[in-house]
Amino acid sequence: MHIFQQGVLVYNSDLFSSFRSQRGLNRDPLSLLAARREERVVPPKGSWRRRIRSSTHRGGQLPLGSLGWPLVGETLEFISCALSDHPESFMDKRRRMYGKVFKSHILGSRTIISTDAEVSKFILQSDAKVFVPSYPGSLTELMGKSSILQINGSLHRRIHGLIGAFLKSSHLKDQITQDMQKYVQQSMGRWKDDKLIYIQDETKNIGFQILVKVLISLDPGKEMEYLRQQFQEFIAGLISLPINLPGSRLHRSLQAKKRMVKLVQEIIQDKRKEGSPTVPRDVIDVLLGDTNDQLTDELISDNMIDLMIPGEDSVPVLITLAIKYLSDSPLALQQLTEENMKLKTLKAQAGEPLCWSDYMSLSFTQNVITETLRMGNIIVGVMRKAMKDVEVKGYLIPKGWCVFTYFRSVHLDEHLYDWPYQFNPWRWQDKDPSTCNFTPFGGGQRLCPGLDLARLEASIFLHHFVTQFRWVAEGDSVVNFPTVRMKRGMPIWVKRRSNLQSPTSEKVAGQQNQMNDK
Ligand code: HEM
Repeated sequence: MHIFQQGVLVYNSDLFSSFRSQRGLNRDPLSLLAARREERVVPPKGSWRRRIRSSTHRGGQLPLGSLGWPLVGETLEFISCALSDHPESFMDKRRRMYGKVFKSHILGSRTIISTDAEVSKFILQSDAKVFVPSYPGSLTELMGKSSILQINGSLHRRIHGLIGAFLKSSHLKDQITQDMQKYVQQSMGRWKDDKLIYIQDETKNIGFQILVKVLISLDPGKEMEYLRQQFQEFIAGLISLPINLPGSRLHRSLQAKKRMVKLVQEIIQDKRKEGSPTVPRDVIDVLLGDTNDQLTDELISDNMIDLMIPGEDSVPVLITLAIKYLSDSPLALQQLTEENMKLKTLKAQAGEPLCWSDYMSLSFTQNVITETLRMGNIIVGVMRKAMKDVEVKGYLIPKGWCVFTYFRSVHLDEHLYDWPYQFNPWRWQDKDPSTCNFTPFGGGQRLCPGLDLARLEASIFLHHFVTQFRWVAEGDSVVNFPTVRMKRGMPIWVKRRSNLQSPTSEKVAGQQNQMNDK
């Protein structure tokens, strides 16, 4: 019954749109196309979710768009835009011509690209009967079949649930905050006045130490260095030709993974001998503690390596971008510094160490992180493959096609965010970032389980950085493809603050940073 009613709705709005199109014959063809698409898909408020159904029912058309050239499709234009300062220009052009959802052929697959927050939300929230993750061939091969990034159904839900609950737990945050502070202080302790520091390298180093501590409780030392080397070799093949022959890039990466898995399996065996602790210390403990014996040593060790893929680079890039944006925005830097100085003084007066909730309670600092996530688009979007014909908001997504939910276009949409290319942390004051217009961590069943950890790590780094140093940034620019990073690694000249510096002098320092930067 519902389906029938929804069908009528779609059908009627189609009639309406063709009526409008006929009346608008004098309008230019591009705006007509876009208008037609927009009119046809406007749903009554709150009802879009129910309008999804199999295409065997009437309604639901393949989105407009072009599949480009044979074989390569539109990949060359997609990549050339991705390499430019405005990667979203590929999408912008097509949004103007076809509407927010359109078809294309990129990276070897026929793909429906969604820059519509509601359509993307639906896709993210669907289960594996409808959409499954889709990665390039080399990545699929390197991750293995039992990776959390690839598995589906009940096993995925269980592993995701276990890891997510642990990473969010206040027990882990208490414990890891101390490690984070230690690693950050050790790193900053090596910085010398008037010396060039590459923020991207520093944060990568700290980020890896934290990740390995959370996953397998390994402390800095020889084993960690070995793991770091192997991991670098491993990720070098993530985007490579899917050819596994001796000497090939993929083969070398698979060999590196084997060596890492061996090390992790030894750790697992030691832990099995010790017996499980009352409170888990790391992700291995969490998975070993699961009562279901489906979780084999092989599955656990493989997943420890696979968990490093989304965790390793993303937080360092988040911190690096925050420092880039703050270097260009003296008022935001001033307010952030004042907020953090105040906390530091309060805690020092009370003779208390800082705990994770102190860092997370800094509202302006959190707004700076949120705004960095919005502008930086560290994960530009996610890819899924349709397991059956699906219709959403009047669009048909055919079985076997890929879907690319492109967050960047939503995060930089001027209808959703005023002056979207301006770094403006104040826009988040009294605003809830958990809307479908803001999805830096994805959503639904695959919502990033590391999101709290990422925010905490960034908050701790920023706190120690702005309360201990002033800096002058050298010129650098953001590269967006194949991953987001700073071209030169964000070089800055640092100067240690004297303890006597007042918040007012921070203002001057901030403005100096800005002036020097220009
Ligand atoms: C700024 C930092 C981060 C960003 C922007 C980010 C973003 C994302 C996004 C968008 C997804 C969804 C992928 C999808 O739907 O296919 C995701 C998934 C995931 N993230 Fe993160 N992430 C960050 C940090 C981390 C960290 C620190 C960890 C680990 C400790 C982590 C572990 C994961 C895992 C395991 C998944 C896969 C979940 C699943 O498929 O069930 N992430 N992340």
